[in-house]
Amino acid sequence: MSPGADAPAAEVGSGPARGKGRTAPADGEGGFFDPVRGSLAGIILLSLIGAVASIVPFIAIVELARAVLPALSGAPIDAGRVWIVVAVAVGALLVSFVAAFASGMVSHLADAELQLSLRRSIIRHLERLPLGWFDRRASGTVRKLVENDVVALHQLVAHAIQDVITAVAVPLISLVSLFAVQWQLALAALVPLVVTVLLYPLMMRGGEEKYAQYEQASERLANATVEFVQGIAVVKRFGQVGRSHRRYREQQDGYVEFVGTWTRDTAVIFTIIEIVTSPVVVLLWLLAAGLWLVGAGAADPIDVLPGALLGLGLTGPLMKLGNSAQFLRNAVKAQQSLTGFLALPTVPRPTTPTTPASGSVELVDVGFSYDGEHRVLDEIGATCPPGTVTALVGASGSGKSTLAKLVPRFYDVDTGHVAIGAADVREVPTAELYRQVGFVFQDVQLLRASLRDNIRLTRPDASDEEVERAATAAQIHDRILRFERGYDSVVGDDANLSGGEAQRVTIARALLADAPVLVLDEATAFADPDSESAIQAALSTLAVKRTVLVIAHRLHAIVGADQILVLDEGRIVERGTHAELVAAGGRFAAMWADYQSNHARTLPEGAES
Ligand SMILES: Nc1ncnc2c1ncn2[C@@H]1O[C@H](COP(=O)(O)OP(=O)(O)OP(=O)(O)O)[C@@H](O)[C@H]1O
Repeated sequence: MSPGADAPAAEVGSGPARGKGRTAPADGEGGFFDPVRGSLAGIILLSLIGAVASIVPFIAIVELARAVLPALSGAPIDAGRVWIVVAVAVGALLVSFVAAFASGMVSHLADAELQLSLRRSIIRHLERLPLGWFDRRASGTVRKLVENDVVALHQLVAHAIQDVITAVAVPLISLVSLFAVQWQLALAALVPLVVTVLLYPLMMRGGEEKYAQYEQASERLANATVEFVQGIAVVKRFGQVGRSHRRYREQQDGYVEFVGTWTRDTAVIFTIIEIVTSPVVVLLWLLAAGLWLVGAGAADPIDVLPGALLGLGLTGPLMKLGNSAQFLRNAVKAQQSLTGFLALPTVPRPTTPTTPASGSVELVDVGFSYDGEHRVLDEIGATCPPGTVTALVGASGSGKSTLAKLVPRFYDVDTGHVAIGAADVREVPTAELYRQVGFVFQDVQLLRASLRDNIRLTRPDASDEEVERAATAAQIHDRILRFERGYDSVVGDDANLSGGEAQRVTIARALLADAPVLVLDEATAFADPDSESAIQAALSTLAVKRTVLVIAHRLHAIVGADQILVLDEGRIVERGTHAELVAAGGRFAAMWADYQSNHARTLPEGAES
């Protein structure tokens, strides 16, 4: 089950990084199972030893019966033979216990090691993925990989391998032994086995498809539940609880109906299999067959009871195979999605690492698309000299965020290049790039760590004074001191921040990083009015003496920008200072007129020019 390079990368999303980066080995360094290969061999060997040893006592019973029962008709007992048989049986029992214990130990240790190495591979790969990958799907996908997929492989190693070996080896050894003891009885023992083997495919008919449908139905129900719970506050406010609950109930009903139909369809066959493989039925069947054989003079009565006991080993473990099949199926799927994830292209390393010479930003004939087909940016050319402010404006979807994200290399351009201080960003080592470019986007991400560590994230060596200075400049210091534990308050535990406050923490973080280039989204989407003015003040502090590329939503905030780039459908359609663009009477002038009439009352003095 070595992972193949052709596994479906799409399962975890090849997305923006497609074809542009370095492809990691499908499974890290070597196969997933490399670190535990020796342990896996050990598990297989110990499970086989355990399976053989667990049958030996049954064979010993046959031998014992053959040695002791003739005594009933007066024959002498071969005491030596009896003792040997008993010793072998006890020894085998001990071996089977030790083998089960040892294989359990080895499999749990191997399982822990496998989980650790898989999680390490996932984390190592995450570190090397382009930032853009995290823009969308990331949290759900990573959670699924780390939780479900790793757990599926854990089940394979911790349980399924031993179960499959037991389920295959025990019936085989039992059958061979039974043939040696009494071949006609062995044939009779095959009957429940054959019935099961014939009926099982009938029960599993369309199983793959049904299972996929079942998974979809459970996923839809899980999503509907999450949606219902998460959206309850919103739907309540709009008086739509009934409708939302109805949608949730529909998914629930659909799930129950599907599971009901599937269960009904398979119930009869499942019950037959359960009956024909149940120990009591098998034992009765073999005893009846044995007595009939004795009656027909084909079997020795001494062999019937022990033979019937041996026959029990044929069907009992089979049921385990059904559970293990599910583990195997899950493991194969998990292995495919892990392989797909680990095959996602990582950020290519610079061929000739370069350090930017200054804080200028240059966009040269930049073209970019997310899907390789639809151009989101085309022929973008602009120069932002060090220490200047460049504002990006344009309608929603015109490509402002995408353009801004090319500078800190969330994505790599398709054509042209982005340079900082004359160095192509693709040639700037990642750590150096993040020293050069700070960014504050709308999707504020704070760690579940102390506020101090959250701010210090960009410069772990910063002193407490430096952290507090940055927080003061970001207008968040006073708020932090109001928390009982101040800077040691943990985000999400004892520090619950509003959206605007969280944004100011990220501004403090960017201030501390002190990068010469700053990319920021000035939107204050979730800021309350007080927070909004604080954020504006913090951003103004942040922008001083830096090259700033700002996505502007409120046009009065960029009246003083050194240049404004007006984007439309991924192209720069106008450029100039505010005064130049207003005077030109083009698209920006119209946007400005619109903006003024909508915000006439809130505009600061002097912004109406
Ligand atoms: N991660 C992504 N994957 C695929 N398409 C994307 C992604 N991000 C943005 N897009 C698409 O690219 C286009 C440009 O989006 P972008 O977010 O850059 O525009 P914008 O001008 O910043 O919009 P807004 O002002 O609404 O934030 C849009 O059509 C958008 O749907």
